[in-house]
Amino acid sequence: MTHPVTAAVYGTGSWGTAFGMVLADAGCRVTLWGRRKEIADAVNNDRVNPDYFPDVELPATLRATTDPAEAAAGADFTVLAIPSQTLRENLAAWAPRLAPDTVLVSLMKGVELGTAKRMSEVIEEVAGVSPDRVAVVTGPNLAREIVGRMPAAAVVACRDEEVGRRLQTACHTPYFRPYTNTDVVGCELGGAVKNVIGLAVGIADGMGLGDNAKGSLITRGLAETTRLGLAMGADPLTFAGLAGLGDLVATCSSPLSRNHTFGTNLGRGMTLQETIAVTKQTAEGVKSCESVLDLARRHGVDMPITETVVSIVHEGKPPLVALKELMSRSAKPERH
Ligand SMILES: NC(=O)c1ccc[n+]([C@@H]2O[C@H](COP(=O)([O-])OP(=O)(O)OC[C@H]3O[C@@H](n4cnc5c(N)ncnc54)[C@H](O)[C@@H]3O)[C@@H](O)[C@H]2O)c1
Ligand SMILES: O=P(O)(O)OC[C@H](O)CO
Repeated sequence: MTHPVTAAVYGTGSWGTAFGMVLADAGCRVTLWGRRKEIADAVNNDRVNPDYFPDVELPATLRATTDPAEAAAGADFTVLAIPSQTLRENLAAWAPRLAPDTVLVSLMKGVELGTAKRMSEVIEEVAGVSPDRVAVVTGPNLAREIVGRMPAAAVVACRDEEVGRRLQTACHTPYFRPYTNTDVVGCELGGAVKNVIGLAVGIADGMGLGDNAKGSLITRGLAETTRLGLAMGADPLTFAGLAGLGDLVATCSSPLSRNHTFGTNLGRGMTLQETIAVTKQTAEGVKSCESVLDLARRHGVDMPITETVVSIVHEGKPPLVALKELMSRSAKPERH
């Protein structure tokens, strides 16, 4: 690959901006695409994203545009950082202009409603590319900490090891340490399901259930994630890594997590509508809890915590009633 490496990042929200900064700090030439001209202008003229990180000076090698074709031109990596449920429609519009041979990179942690497809599957289908040209970046990566250049590790998952290594190099900085992994299914499931477990832990925190409840939900949440992963052909060890346990711990312990905060507000007694109204950014688990449950049912896998989250978030079940039901299920061995 000739240098400098060029990247197009679609999405000027929290993670698109933060990961664009990582790529720029790693030496890439980066163009962000966003819908709003005032944000693109502020990035280009003032080196700031006023809506998401008004206090962060962005690198000069990070530019922005509202023209998807301009962003796409010559990109070695085409990075997608928009809400999961909007991917199919957006990518269909962008696909004809993507640079030939570009590697498509998903930063998204969700599962598509209706189809129960992972984001890399949607990308392969809509862009018509081989799985070898699709990668995923995931792990414990709260955007607010990353733009502060606070240290974090991540996983770059790609079926093609060489492509994974190229992306790993393209986003490796003194504060961002990516590891490669070829288990794309496991890495994507880890990212999507941790948002659902993050909601559950947030609800428990909001109800004041204590740290034993948190430890129990994290551990049993990881158990149900792993069960689903095994049924889908993932490597169970992936869930003990950054994409599984690492992200779960960061999300379930941080007030910076939108999913955790969303759950906390519900647990404190806010209604769903009130909680949505105070949530300014994407909390993927709110929609993906339904598609994860759909995926589990398609694979015949029991996911009681996910089921409980769906019942509270989408069926209006009071958290205390849901808690009693979760705790009084029939007793069983820890591993089965
Ligand atoms: N923020 C984080 O810390 C973080 C870290 C890792 C992964 N992620 C994942 O990255 C993805 C994006 O999340 P985010 O945090 O950047 O969300 P965000 O809400 O901060 O930003 C989303 C961006 O997408 C744009 N957008 C919204 N609807 C759109 C549509 N219909 N069409 C085109 N653009 C649209 C918004 O304007 C915004 O620029 C999610 O899947 C999330 O789980 C986020
Ligand atoms: O703010 P959340 O809950 O979307 O979590 C952000 C990242 O996924 C943490 O790794």
